[in-house]
Parts: sequence; structure tokens; C-alpha cells
Amino acid sequence: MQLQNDLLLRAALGQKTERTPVWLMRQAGRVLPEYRKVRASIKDFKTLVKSPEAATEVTIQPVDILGVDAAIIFSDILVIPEAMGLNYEMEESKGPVFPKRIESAADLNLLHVSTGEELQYVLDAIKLTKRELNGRVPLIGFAGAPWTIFSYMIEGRGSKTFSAAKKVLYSQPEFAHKLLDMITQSTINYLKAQVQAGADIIQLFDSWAGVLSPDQYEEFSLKYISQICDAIPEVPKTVFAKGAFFARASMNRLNCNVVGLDWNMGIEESRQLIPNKTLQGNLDPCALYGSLEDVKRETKKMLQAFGGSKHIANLGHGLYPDTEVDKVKCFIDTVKEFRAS
Ligand SMILES: Cc1c2[nH]c(c1CCC(=O)O)Cc1[nH]c(c(CCC(=O)O)c1C)Cc1[nH]c(c(CCC(=O)O)c1C)Cc1[nH]c(c(C)c1CCC(=O)O)C2
Repeated sequence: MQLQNDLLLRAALGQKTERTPVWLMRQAGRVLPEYRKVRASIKDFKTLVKSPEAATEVTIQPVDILGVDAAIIFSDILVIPEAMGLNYEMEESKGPVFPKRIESAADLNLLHVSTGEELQYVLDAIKLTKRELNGRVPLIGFAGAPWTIFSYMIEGRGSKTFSAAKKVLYSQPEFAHKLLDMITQSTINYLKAQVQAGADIIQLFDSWAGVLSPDQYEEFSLKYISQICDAIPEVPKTVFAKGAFFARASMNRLNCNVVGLDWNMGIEESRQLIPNKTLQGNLDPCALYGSLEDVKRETKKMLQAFGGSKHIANLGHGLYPDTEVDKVKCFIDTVKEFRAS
């Protein structure tokens, strides 16, 4: 189906657009009271993710209420470990926890490469969302990057240092590569199925990229991200590696269209290091705690620095849950009104 608003896809492909497209990481499920209402009516987070009708509803809420230029399918990066055989639980106010984590090479026997079929509920939600969006805006599909998923499977939960996951890289690199390879194959199957179901563009979230050294990042993360990008030629791809300022020149060589920046990455410097790609980002989510005037000023400053082309406006990481909705709207409206001078 022809999209009525294809700004995001054209910007991703490096084409000229009338204005800069805008969406926000974690736009669904964090700040909207309308989301909390749906969430309160459903037993828990995982039930919501596994209910295509409800997932569709909360996926489309930011399009209707905030006016963003894309929807991102409501799911989580941790559905992949579960599809591979490692169940996760979402503890209220604590975040994700794995009751059993991967501790040694012997534990690999507990896992299998996902064909994507285990995640039929996400594919159903994508199909239903595409139908309900009816071509209004593109739909973003996503997955975690292998290193970030690996970290969760080894640590069993979030961590400040990820020292347990990093210990495996230093002490058992062969085992690390085996698990990373299984995650990569599963992710390729899953993303291919998402594209088949209707995802218009794909984003890889490498949320814990910043804890690795540059050499380790090449060996244990970029290598696998590169394999995933090569395996999905059908749609544009975005790679967002939080904290990986040191890997920007390498990311310029990936077979992807868009590189996401966090707010620590200078815009001018990033343009020089990543000249081949469209850039996405990168306002500090905390900037939305300022006054409406502050939000407007900071957003304009960011837009001016990106220069009005080859840019998808976004935050430098996900929205924080306590952000006021009118500040989010102000960010979006400021982008939509902006014309590069
Ligand atoms: C690391 C990571 C996770 N999940 C995700 C990442 C990568 C992005 C990033 O770096 O922030 C990605 C994610 N998680 C969710 C989405 C879809 C919605 C969207 O982006 O708008 C996406 C793209 C829903 C969610 N995932 C989660 C919620 C909150 C759970 C609830 O509503 O009860 C939502 C809406 C839970 C989750 N899931 C995860 C954590 C750490 C938590 C707890 C903290 C929190 O994010 O609220 C793992």
C-alpha cells in the first residue's frame, strides 16, 4: 500500500524531504495516560505484548495523540531469548528478570535458534497494526542487537557494569561467539518475518554498546550487527548503539541506512565520521524536563546542527516515564514547524 506520509523512509534513504521526520524511542508505553489505561486493564506486560489487538492499540496511540511520523511495534527486545528457550519475567517497577540465566557452555543445550515462528504474536500484531494504520505512517520493526541480548541472557537482569557478560568475553570467547551466533541467526529469522508481516523499516537497539572497548565492540558486537544488516536487504535499517561514540567510523561502513546518535555524540563530529548515512537523534531525554520555551530552544538548536537533511529527529535514548506529555508534543511540533535556514 502507498504510504500517505513516507517522510521517515525517504529521509532514511538519504532523499530530500519537505521537513525533518520525527518519532521518539519508547514513544509507546511510557508517558501516555491512554497507555496506562490499557495496561491497567491487562494482567501484565507480557500478556499485553502477546495480545495483538491491545499491542496494536498502544502502538497507534502515539500516532493519533502525539502526531509522530512513524509507529514502532509494541513489543520488547527480550522476546528473542524467550523464543530461544530462555523465559523472562517483567517485574513491576524492577524491569526484566530471567529466572534461569546462561552460566556456561553446557547451558547452550537449553537453547535453540528461533525460526521466528515462536514470535507469531508479534507478527500478528504487525499485520493488524499495518491494517489499522491504513498507510498513515510507516511501521518500525525492531530487535535488540546480539551483544545487548547476550548481556541479558548472561547477567539475568540489567546491570551497571555488565561485568558477568564481559567476563565471558575475556575468559570464554569461543562460548561467547557460539551464543552470539545463535542470537544472530534467531534475530535474522525474526526480522525477516517482521518484514514479511509488513514492517517498513527495522531498528537494532544496542543499548549496552557503551560498556565495551573499541576492539571488543568490533569483535563481539559490530561483526554480528553487520551480518544482520547484510541479511535484510528488503527494507532500510537503523543501528542505534548507545554509548558507542568510539565506533562511529566503523558504523559508517555497515550495510545500514541510518545511524542513531545519543546525546553524548557531537553532531558535527558525527557527520564527519558517518558521512554515508542518515543520522537519527539526539536530544537528551532530560531536556524535556525543561520549560516549554527550553524544549523549543534546545530542539531548534539540535535541528540547526543537523542542517535539515539526512536527519530523523528523535531523542538520544528512550523517553523517561515521568516526562510531561505537553513537553513531548512541544518537541514534536517544533520539529514539524522547523525549516532549515
Ligand atoms: C533495553 C531495552 C529493553 N526493551 C527495549 C530496550 C532497548 C531500548 C532502550 O535501550 O531503552 C526496547 C523496547 N521496549 C518496549 C518497546 C516498544 C515500545 C516503544 O518503543 O515505544 C521497545 C522498542 C516496550 C516496553 N518494555 C518495558 C516496558 C514497561 C513495562 C510496563 O509497561 O509494565 C515497555 C512499555 C519493560 C522493559 N524492557 C526492558 C527494560 C529495561 C524494561 C524496564 C524499564 C522500562 O523500560 O520501563 C528491556
